[in-house]
Amino acid sequence: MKMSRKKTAVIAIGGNSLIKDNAHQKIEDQYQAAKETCYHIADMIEAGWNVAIGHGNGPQVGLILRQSEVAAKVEHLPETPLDVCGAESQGLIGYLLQQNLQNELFRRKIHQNVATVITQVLVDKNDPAFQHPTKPIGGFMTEEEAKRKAEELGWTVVEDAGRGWRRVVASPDPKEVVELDTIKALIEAGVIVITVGGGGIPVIDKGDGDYVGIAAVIDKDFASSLLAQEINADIFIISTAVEKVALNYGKPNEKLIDRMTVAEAKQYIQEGHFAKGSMLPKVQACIRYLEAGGKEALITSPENIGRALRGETGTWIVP
Ligand SMILES: Nc1ncnc2c1ncn2[C@@H]1O[C@H](COP(=O)(O)OP(=O)(O)O)[C@@H](O)[C@H]1O
Ligand SMILES: NC(=O)OP(=O)(O)O
Repeated sequence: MKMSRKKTAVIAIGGNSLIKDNAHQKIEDQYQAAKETCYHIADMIEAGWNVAIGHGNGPQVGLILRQSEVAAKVEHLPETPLDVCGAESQGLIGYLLQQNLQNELFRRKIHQNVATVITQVLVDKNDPAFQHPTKPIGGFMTEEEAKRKAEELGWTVVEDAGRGWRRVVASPDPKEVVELDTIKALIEAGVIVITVGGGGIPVIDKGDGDYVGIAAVIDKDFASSLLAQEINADIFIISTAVEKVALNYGKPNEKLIDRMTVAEAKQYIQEGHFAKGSMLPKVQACIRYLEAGGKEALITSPENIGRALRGETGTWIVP
């Protein structure tokens, strides 16, 4: 399908950049974080980019699920299944991003429409990921609290990249963006689309052609990469908390990476430089995009996107 002549970027925003820590889970904090991110995305739009926005939902979907579980326990209210929690998180985060981006564009006198698409993403019901939960959701816990929750509530918990312990759920690989044609049509019409939120709501094909939701949380970097591949995006950007990806991250011999090829990235993965569940899927998502014909991928923090696009910073990954 022919897309509009402006260059198109798919940008994936980290769930952890929208709820920074346990102390910032309130809606006003989430609103403020969304506002800051939208300011930087508006810079890109002002610079002439067509933008499709994917976002994470780990902290948010875990919070929504826990609210439902506690409400069920205390008030005997019906529990919300995880796929529906994912849909709720798309609505919540989509609303915060959509409103803030509209406000920012209005302030800059840019007349462009913004729309959030509730997006389903097809996964394989036999994906082995269903047997091995890996996607961290919700807030951070101490090791003691996490182990208690595992014992009392049957949670699977892991230590999350040196930041504390978290509950984990299954994270199957995204196979197909169900609403792809709608998303393409909106981009073609010049609409800024917020989509594949939380990696998309995971659905499986029941076998009779019907889709049905399944309890999981898809990795938003992989889902956003799939979207970037499907719409032939000119660039795939992952916006996260760090300005650059590092070798020997957090160690005295840490070295920031300005640019790496796919071959180099694969070598660094083998050498164990990128933490599982945080930086590793981001680098892998960039590799998938580039191996499918993408031109360039960028990993940087929201406030550095503008500078990075001018070639001044960020980690660039190229074929
Ligand atoms: N090699 C690395 N280079 C840079 N950051 C790394 C590396 N390995 C792990 N990280 C961590 O990964 C984090 C990004 O992952 P995460 O917080 O899960 O992303 P998201 O923004 O999608 O929520 C960084 O903020 C950093 O703490
Ligand atoms: N769904 C997802 O990948 O969320 P995070 O970015 O919060 O991990």
